[in-house]
This record gives sequence, C-alpha cells and structure tokens, in this order.
Amino acid sequence: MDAYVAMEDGRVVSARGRAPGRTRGELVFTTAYTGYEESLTDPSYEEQVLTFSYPLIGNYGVRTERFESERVHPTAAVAREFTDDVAEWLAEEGVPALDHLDTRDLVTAVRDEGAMKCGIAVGEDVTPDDARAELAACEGMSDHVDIGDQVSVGEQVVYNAGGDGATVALLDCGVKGSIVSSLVDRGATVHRFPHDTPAGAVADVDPDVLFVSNGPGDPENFGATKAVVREFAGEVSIAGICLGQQIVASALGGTTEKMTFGHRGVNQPVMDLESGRVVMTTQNHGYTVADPGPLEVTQINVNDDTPEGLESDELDVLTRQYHPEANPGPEDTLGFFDDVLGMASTRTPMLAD
Ligand SMILES: NC(=O)CC[C@H](N)C(=O)O
Repeated sequence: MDAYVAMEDGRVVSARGRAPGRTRGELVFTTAYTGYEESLTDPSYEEQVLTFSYPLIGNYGVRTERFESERVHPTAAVAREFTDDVAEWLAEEGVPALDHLDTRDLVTAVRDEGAMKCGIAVGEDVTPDDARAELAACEGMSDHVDIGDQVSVGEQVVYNAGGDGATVALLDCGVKGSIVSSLVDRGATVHRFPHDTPAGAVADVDPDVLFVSNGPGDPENFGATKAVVREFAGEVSIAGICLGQQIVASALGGTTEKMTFGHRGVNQPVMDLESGRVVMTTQNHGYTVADPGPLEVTQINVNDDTPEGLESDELDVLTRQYHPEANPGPEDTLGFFDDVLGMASTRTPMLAD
C-alpha cells in the first residue's frame, strides 16, 4: 500500500501503508515509549494525527482492557514501525496507519514550526495529490467548535450508584476511562454528564465535587461547560484534569492559549512550588492556561514553566494540567484523586437558591 503525509510546511512525505484511508488532522507527536493502546483510545487525540517518536509500536500486542474509550480517536497513526497487531487493529477501526518513514523528520518539523495541519492518503492507488487535497480541507484545531459533541457521552451514566462515598458530578468533555475508575476505586459515586448539561440538571444529583474531564480541542469551545463551572464556583468543590484545568481557569476569569507543539509523553517533569518536589507525569495537551485568573499556580512544568497545578482555598478548586491517572505513565501523582475526594469531606452544603 502506498502512503503519503502532506504537511502544512509544503512537504509531502511518502511511507508504507499499513491501514488504508484518507483523512486529515493536526499533526502532533508523543514521546511516550509505552502506552500505545491507551494513547490511541484517548479521546483527547480527536482530530489529530498521532506520530509516535518511539520507533517500534505494538511489541506487547493489543488488549481491550487497556483501552481508555470505545474507539480509536486520532484520525491517523504514524510510526517508524507498527507491528501487524496494531496495523490490523487500526485497519478494523477504519483509521489510516503508515510506517517506514523517518519519524525523526516529522517530529523535528513539529518541534521547530509547531503543531501543523496535515493530510493523509493511504491505499493501493493513492497519490501525493490525494494527501494534498486532504490537507487543503483540514481545519485548525480551534475551528472544531463542536468537538465536545464528538466525544462526550450521549446521556447521563452513573457509576457505583448508591455508594456511601463522595458524589462526583463529572462533566464529560472526552473523559478517559481510567479517570472514572480512579474515582470509583476510591469509593466515589460518579455521575457522568454530557459536556453541555445545564447547571440545573447537574445540581439535581447534589454533588460534593464538580469534576471537569480531559478532552480534545480548544477549551474556549466548551462554553456550556464553563457556564456550569461559573454556576457552581464557591458552592461546591471543583476539580479538573488537563482540558478540565483549562476550562475551570477560563470560566473563573483566566485565559488560555495555544502552545507551539504542546506536551505529549510520559516523562514530563513537574515541580510543586511549595515542597520543591519534582514528579514525572503523563501529558497530552496543546493548549495551556495563560492567566490563571483568581487561581494560584502551585505546580509548574520544569521544562517551560507553564502552569501544571492550580488551586484556590477560597473557591475550593484543585486542578492539574497533567494526567494523574497515568495510563500510560508513571503513578507518581495518583494521590490527586485522594486530594480531590478529600475536598468533598470538608464541603459546605450547596446554597439554596
Ligand atoms: N488531554 C487533554 O485534556 C487535552 C486538553 C486540550 N485539548 C489541549 O490540547 O490542550
């Protein structure tokens, strides 16, 4: 099978086709050397073409129990070499895959010029022009204004109903399964809501914690989710991961911005500013909080000083830019979930209207 990647910088790179199809997306790379099953099923990669900088992808198979959601989310996958297991899985899912190209070149281009649009064509009779046509039709990440609808749950789902732990209202902007299980494993009852659920319906479950999930795209395209955060601020503890941190900060008066090429990998160093302790974290984001508004920056990325943790005692807010649930990645930061559920136990009851 022939395969081509047409990049926004004008280059067309040829490769070996492993799973056929034509598509487009934002070209990004992850430096993670494990966790391809989790990354490929992470909803945060929706509308992105995922390049693995680690050269051999698939050497421990494909196991559904590692999946973070029901389907593969990147529009296409690129590696130096995919095993047959992974190539067959992606073909079954209808997700184009290509290998036998110099991924160092792609990664260097994205690192130097930033995440860029690309077009992909893989098949028996595709041409470079097919990939160029896909590139011409590719929208910027922030132009995907309805991206939340593509990944959020269709209707409310309850996990651990009737449990005697904290009640968490999870606004699903594209949540990873291991975030839900990290909360349920600690005894919480989790009400998973579509990202655009009105505040009144969320209030009906009388949550101890409002939790805003990870997810794809530009946080500024999650207006309904931000409205719920504003409604609950000061009345219920609020937590968020990744997109969730960005949405919470933006809802409370802060701002967000796009990064050049973002952070995607499993060894991003994060320093806690109070203790000075540095932990290794899993990350996958292309936007960041620029101005935290009323929140305090309590943790930063050691590589580029961007905010990794935001908190407010007054508003009872605790968020992380990285992925404390790991999956893939180091488990240094799992304690975040204990801290979030700890906020619930010191909660003040919701004020009646
Ligand atoms: N993993 C995430 O939640 C990603 C957040 C957001 N879509 C970003 O790229 O910054």
